[in-house]
Amino acid sequence: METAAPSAVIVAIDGPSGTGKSSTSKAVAAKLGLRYLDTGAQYRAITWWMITNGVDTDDPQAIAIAAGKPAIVSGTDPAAPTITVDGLDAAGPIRTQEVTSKVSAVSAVPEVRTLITDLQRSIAAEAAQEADGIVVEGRDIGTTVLPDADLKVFLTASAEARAARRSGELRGKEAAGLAATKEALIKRDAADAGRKTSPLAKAGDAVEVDTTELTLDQVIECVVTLVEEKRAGRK
Ligand SMILES: Nc1ncnc2c1ncn2[C@@H]1O[C@H](COP(=O)(O)OP(=O)(O)O)[C@@H](O)[C@H]1O
Ligand SMILES: Nc1ccn([C@H]2C[C@H](O)[C@@H](COP(=O)(O)OP(=O)(O)O)O2)c(=O)n1
Repeated sequence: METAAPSAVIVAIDGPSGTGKSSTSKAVAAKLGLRYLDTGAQYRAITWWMITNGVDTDDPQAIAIAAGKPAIVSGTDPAAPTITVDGLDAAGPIRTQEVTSKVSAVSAVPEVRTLITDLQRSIAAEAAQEADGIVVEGRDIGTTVLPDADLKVFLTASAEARAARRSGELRGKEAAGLAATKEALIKRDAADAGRKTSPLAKAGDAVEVDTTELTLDQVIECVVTLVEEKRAGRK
């Protein structure tokens, strides 16, 4: 059996929506020469496929039956991450309000989680073999997907800060008011944390970082330091 590269490092970053997981993970991976995987994009991609293929997203059985059909491929270069479904570029369509409103229901279906979790583990294993490691961000990475990760970080922030960040992003596109954004975000977090299979949760051995009062650069610096400390401790 092949073993992982001796210096390979696996970093799990979890937390609710708008805490800075994607921006932080991408930047940390780029700075440290690691690969990057956005697992939320994978759940969004399968949700988009269900919608475009006429699967009722309120019917868990129909979702379970269809779950194995789409081929989801993630490109893990932090400078240019990609996501395709059956060979089609899905980066744009997975960010619509429609997908956002349905992704929690689709990602709660156990068959979907099993398939996507297997995919995530194989991407992480490949990064440990062929590269210096990977930063994987999501909701259940430290608890379920990669429980043996070298470093686990759980990002948090107040609902107000998260809503302000999100509505800043939406401005000019699908302009949603701050209150509506906050309400939708709290609802999605509750669904993600309340589902039976592999809910959004902090692993017991995760380092919690409250980003409410921190700039993005400060959060990136904090996580880079944590990774470097882990690496130094292993030498
Ligand atoms: N510490 C921070 N301070 C201010 N804005 C931030 C911070 N972290 C992230 N952001 C911004 O908030 C938005 C959501 O961040 P993102 O990384 O997509 O969060 P998540 O992946 O947790 O949903 C982005 O526009 C990002 O630039
Ligand atoms: N590891 C993961 C990652 C995301 N999900 C689900 C739950 C989330 O609401 C959706 C979308 O995740 P994504 O990280 O894209 O969400 P935001 O960037 O916070 O808007 O996917 C999950 O169930 N498990």
